Amino acid sequence: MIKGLVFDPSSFFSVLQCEIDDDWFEHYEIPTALHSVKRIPCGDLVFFLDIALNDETKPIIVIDLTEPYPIFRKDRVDRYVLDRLSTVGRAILTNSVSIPFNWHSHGQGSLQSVYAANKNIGGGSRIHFDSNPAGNKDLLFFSRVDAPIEFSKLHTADDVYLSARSLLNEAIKSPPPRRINPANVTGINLSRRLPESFSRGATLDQWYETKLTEEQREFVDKSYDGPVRLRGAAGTGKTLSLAVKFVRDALAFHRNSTSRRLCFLTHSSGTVDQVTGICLELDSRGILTGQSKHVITHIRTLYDLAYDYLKFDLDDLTPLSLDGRDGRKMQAELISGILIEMRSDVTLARFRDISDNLQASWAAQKSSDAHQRLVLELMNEFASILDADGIWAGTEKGEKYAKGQIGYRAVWLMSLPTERDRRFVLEIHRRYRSLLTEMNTLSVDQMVADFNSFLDSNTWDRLKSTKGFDAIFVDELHLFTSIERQVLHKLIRNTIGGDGITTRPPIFMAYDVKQSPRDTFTYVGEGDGTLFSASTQLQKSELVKLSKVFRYTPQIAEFLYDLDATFPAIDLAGEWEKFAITAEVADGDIPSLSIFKDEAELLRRVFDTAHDQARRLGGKRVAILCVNDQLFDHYDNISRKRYEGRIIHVNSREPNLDLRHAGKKVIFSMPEYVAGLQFEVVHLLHVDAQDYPKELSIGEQRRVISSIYLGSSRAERGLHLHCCESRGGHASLLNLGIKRGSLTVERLID
Ligand SMILES: Nc1ncnc2c1ncn2[C@@H]1O[C@H](COP(=O)(O)OP(=O)(O)OP(=O)(O)O)[C@@H](O)[C@H]1O
Repeated sequence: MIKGLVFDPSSFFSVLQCEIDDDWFEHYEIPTALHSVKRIPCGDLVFFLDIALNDETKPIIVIDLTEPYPIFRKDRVDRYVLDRLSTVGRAILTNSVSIPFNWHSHGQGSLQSVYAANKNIGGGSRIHFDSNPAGNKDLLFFSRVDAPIEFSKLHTADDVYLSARSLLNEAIKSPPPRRINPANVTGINLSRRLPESFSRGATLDQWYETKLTEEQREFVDKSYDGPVRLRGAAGTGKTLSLAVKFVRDALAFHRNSTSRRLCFLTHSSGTVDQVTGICLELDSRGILTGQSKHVITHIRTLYDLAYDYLKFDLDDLTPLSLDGRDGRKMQAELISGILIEMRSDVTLARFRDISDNLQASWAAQKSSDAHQRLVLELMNEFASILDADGIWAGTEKGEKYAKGQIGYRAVWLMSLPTERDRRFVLEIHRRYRSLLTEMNTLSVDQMVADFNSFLDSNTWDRLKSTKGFDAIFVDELHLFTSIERQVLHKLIRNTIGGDGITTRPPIFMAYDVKQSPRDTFTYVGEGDGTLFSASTQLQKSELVKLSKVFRYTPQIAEFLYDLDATFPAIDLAGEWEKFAITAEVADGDIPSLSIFKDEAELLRRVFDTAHDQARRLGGKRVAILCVNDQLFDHYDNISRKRYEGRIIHVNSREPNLDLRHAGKKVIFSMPEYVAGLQFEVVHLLHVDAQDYPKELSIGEQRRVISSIYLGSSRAERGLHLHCCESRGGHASLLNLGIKRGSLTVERLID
């Protein structure tokens, strides 16, 4: 019986980076193709060591498998536990990530425990680890228990740990075993975690020397003397270029023994996963896993960083992600409730003179479209303007906002022409904030606002030299709110050059403003709606534009071109550009539009078809994305029952490890939650006429088209749009594509 697994950090990360199935937990074999790792059974233990390892003072990671509480139990939770071990390992050994707050970490001295998996999978079970076993800088995982347990009652795995330490030297000296037949190895697949199309098996040098386009290379070669923007339509290789630059620069600093701290920030944990996968594959020296003395790299979300530095006391507070579908549903309920409550008290009289349009929407029935649209507009105004800029009733900024003195307000934002209108919005916002306070809830936007103040504090001034970064890489900048963009330059630690002059921050950022389903890229204030206010220190940064697309077929590009023409023209100081790209991918089918009789028919046919496709194409390759909030919730509920176990539901940008274990399942989500990801086939649901009435404002139009553009551009080869006759047939914004033949129509009414 195997009592424990022992790794050195490099082999730990190499093995855990592979796609691992349930079978692996039978024998813990590794495939021969994992050249750098040797597997040595020694006593009751199995060692996984880097073949180059020759120093027994290096840290080790030990996983205890002894009864009664082994870490792995050969059940369906094992794979999820393994993912958590990987994150804990990175947090403890490389400090490049932090343990997510929803894992509810508890600690006492060097002992800590976290949930073993998310609630659905792991119930309340927890795993424990010791980051200083027997006083050494090693990491010992032990005791997976079904419910929280007092640390004093824990069965610690000292004997397994001590025997791992004493056998280490013998294992290091053992020659790698004879090659085993690869067919005997089950349960482990190299590099499958990454969608194949991402890596295409190329090394860093191959990417740089032969594959990158001239434009991409120009970006990768940029020096660190100021901010640089990388702009390009969906699928032009922005993420990839950032990743290549990140790893290439890290390697160069390492080779020159230059001490550097580099940070890659993304908007969602899903993309952190993806970017980590790409970077690990490009990183031949293990710099990302803490093997360099000189270069430290972090790949994180901004929230993760904020949480790490601020160390909120989460026992008293529930962090609420207003970006997750649940959070947004709750927010919509709260705002809707406030609007109704305000009609029944003195507020009605106070705001009787607001603009007619606003008055009419406020007076509309709760179930009406007008009411729902007002709620959505208010949510957008809160997220993009009020919370994002710290504008609150009763403050100086709030007064300026009310009086319209904040200066420029982009036309695509909610129309609030009079002071009464703006005071009305401030009042709803005030009530909304006090409801959140009563509920002891902290929104993600509030957390970032606190983080922004923290970065202005004296504490940060002192911490900056050790905790700050030398350069920041930002992906999906268009999803960052204005306050998040202001935070970026404050994270840079060294802002004074050798000659005593303030230097410009080396921040490398990629974006495509058309992919923002909310107006987060907006800010009110000076200028004409550029992406950067003066306080970001990112104005007038250098620009590299990408013009070739590598994700999707020329046919999908053609459809996106027609869709792009329907965007209302908005002025964004040159950032809003016509979609003009060439596709570098082989031909495929023309995207299709299917029109069903009603929702029931659509749901049944699309889910069945997608399910068949996923079975044929395999893991993570097929996604159903719904552009309508309400119908998404509705289908989400139905499909959880009807297609139980066959669908991965992604309804927030929070970590979703399920995505890694997609197997042959279909992904069901909304476009904004899969921003940055890609699938072979995408089904886009409900591009219905009913949701795109003529009276939509410019802002509303822009947001819905962005959502369709974002969803459609996730597809690599197959794109299928769906709508239903009972909701008015297809939206008119598809007419251009239909007329020009970039979208073929199939009528499926029985
Ligand atoms: N020069 C290139 N040669 C071949 N493939 C490439 C090249 N550049 C990018 N790709 C591939 O194109 C796909 C899309 O790249 P990536 O996700 O980086 O685009 P993006 O611009 O970040 O897209 P989005 O804005 O939609 O997130 C990936 O599969 C990537 O591997």
